[in-house]
Amino acid sequence: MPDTPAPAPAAPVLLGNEPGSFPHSVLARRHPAIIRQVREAFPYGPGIRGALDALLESCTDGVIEPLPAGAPDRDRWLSWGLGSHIGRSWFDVPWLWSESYFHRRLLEATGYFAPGAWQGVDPFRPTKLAELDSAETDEELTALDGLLTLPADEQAQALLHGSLWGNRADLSFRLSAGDPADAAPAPALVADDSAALWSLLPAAGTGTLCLVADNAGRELIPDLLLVGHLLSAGRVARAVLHLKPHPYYVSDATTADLLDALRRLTAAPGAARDHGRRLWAALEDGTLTVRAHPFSAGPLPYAEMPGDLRAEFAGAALTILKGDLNYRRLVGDRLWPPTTPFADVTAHFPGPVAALRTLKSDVITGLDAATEAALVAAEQQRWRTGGTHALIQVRR
Ligand SMILES: O=P(O)(O)OC[C@H]1O[C@](O)(CO)[C@@H](O)[C@@H]1O
Repeated sequence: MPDTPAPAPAAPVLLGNEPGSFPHSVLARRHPAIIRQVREAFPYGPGIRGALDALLESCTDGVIEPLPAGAPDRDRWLSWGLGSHIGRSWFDVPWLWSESYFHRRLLEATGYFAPGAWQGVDPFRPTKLAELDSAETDEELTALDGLLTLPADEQAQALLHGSLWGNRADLSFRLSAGDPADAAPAPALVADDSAALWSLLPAAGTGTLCLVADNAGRELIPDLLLVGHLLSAGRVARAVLHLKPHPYYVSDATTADLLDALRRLTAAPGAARDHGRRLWAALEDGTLTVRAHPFSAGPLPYAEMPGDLRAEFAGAALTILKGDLNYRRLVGDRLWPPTTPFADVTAHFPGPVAALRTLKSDVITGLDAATEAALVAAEQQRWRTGGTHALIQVRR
C-alpha cells in the first residue's frame, strides 16, 4: 500500500450547456453582444457584416465549424482539438475552448487574418484607446507622484495592488456587468500570499520575472509600472512580458497595446513619464523583453503548454499570471471545491507561480473554509463572478 493517499479526482471541466449558469450566459448573451460591438466599431462593408452575422448564427444556434483551408493557424488549432469539436454545439465543448475559438472566429470574420484591407486591424482598438485616454487613466497616472514619498516596500505593495485591481473590469466584462452601484461595497482580498510573492523577489535579485499580461489599458499600465519597479528596485535582473499575438477576449493586450501604453506614459507629466522612460530604456537594452507566444491565445489549460514555454517559465524566479482567464487556464477551468489547495492544482506549473486576479468566473481554489463560508453568507455565490473580490495566490 502506498503511504500517501491517491490524489483527489479532478473536478468537472466547465461547460457552457447549463442554462442559468455563468458560462452559459457568456456564450448565449455576452458573445452576441461582442459581435454587436464589433459591428459598430468600424464601417465594415457587406462582406464582413455578413460574416459577423453568420458567426452570430453559428455561435448561438449552430455548431463549431472548421477554419478556412488557408488559415495560417489551422494546423495549430487542429493540434488544440479542433478536429474533435467540429460539428458540436458551442455549448457542449469545454467552455474555455469554446470562448477561445469564438474570439478566433470573430477576428476571422473581420478579415484580420486574410490578406486585404482589414488585415491586422484590431476591432477593439477604439474601445481600448478610449480607456487609455480617459480621465480615470489621468487620475491613476497623477497618483503615481504621491508614491514617490513612500518607503520602497510600501511603493512596491501599492504597485502590486495597482496591478491586481487593474484587472477588476476588463472591457468584455463591462458588456454584461450590472450597474456599478450594484457592486459589493468593499472589495476584498479572499487570499493574500503577497508575503510569499515578495520572498521570491528579494532585494538584489538576479533572476527573471515573467509577467503574463491580461488586459490592455488600465490593467496593462499598472502591470508595466510593477515590472518597471521590480527592475529598477533590483528585485529581478530581467523581465519578460507575455502578450497576446493578436486581439483576444476583447481587451487582451497585444504588442500594439503595449506601444500605446508606453506612449501614454511617456507623454504624461511627472512620475508617470519617468516610469515610461525607464520602461522604454529597459526594452531598448533588453532587460525587458516581450513575447507573443501562440499558446497565449490558445484554448487549453497551462498543464498542456508546449515545451518552449514550459522551459521559459521553468527558468524564471517567478511567473505572475494576470487575470481571470489566466487563472482558469492555470487551475484547469474546473469546478474545484473552493478549499482545494492552490499548490495541488498548480503542481504541473514548471516554476514558482503567482496568480493576481479579480474573481470573474466560477473557478476558485485555495480558499480557507472560514473565508468561503463568509463569502457565501454575505453574497451566496455572487462573489465568484462579480469582479469585486480579488486574490494573490502563490505556489513556490
Ligand atoms: O480579463 P480577464 O480577467 O481574464 O477576464 C476575462 C473573463 O471573461 C470571461 O471569460 C467571460 O467572458 C470570464 O469568465 C473571464 O475569465
